[in-house]
Amino acid sequence: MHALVRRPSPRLADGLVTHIERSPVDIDLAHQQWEAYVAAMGAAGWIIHEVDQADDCPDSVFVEDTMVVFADLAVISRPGALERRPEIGAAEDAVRARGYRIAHIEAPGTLDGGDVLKHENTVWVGEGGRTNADGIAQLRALLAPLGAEVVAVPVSKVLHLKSAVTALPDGTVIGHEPLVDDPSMWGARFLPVPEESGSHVVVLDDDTLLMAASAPLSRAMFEERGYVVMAVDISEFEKLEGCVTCLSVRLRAAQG
Ligand SMILES: NC(=O)NCCC[C@H](N)C(=O)O
Repeated sequence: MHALVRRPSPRLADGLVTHIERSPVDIDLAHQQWEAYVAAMGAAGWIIHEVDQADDCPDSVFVEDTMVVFADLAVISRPGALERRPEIGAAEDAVRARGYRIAHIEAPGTLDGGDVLKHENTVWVGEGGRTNADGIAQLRALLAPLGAEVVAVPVSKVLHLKSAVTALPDGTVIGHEPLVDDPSMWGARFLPVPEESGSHVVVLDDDTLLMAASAPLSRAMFEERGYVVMAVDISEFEKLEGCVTCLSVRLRAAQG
């Protein structure tokens, strides 16, 4: 189990905010929180690889947005925000070095990795502020030969699809209903959670979840279902609309 992460830029505080009010970021605290996040993944058995730091890219710590990994293929994204396009080069180098085949989303397509939720062979992709229909069509064509079914999902209330919903290891899709455009598209597998950040889990293994400390009620729900939950404080990244998923790319086949 290998994962990519990217150390925060010194300009982190200048990161983009779209759906929330800007509030001041404590850069020292952000570094501490990032170290704790990486340590938590390491403690769960993940081998961590750092993408080269990008000092001039405030949002580069949100490395999930730079690619979509499925089976042996890494699809390098074309970020919907122009400011984030310079992030992808070093991320591509890092995933290529791990032995992945590489493909790219090309203009006029846009796609952010944070809009892509995978569970087994289903790949839901949020169409909204960052990812467009052309980007989704390109991803569908790239992943179809690998057996993936790409399903487009509307996203209008939050930044990315995975700001609204993620999936538990058993395929239950979790989301905070006021922020999910259409919970009915997941039918009975949709489970409402009481907190916005309770919608965001990183699946560390079949039994273990990593989530934000800011969602204790949702955490209790997952523990009730038998999951072991590791919680980390990511307050400084939440101020920039980041969540636990966006701070890493897990390199393994078709999960999460
Ligand atoms: N996958 C994610 O949830 N990424 C968070 C990106 C936050 C960053 N401030 C942005 O607006 O692009």
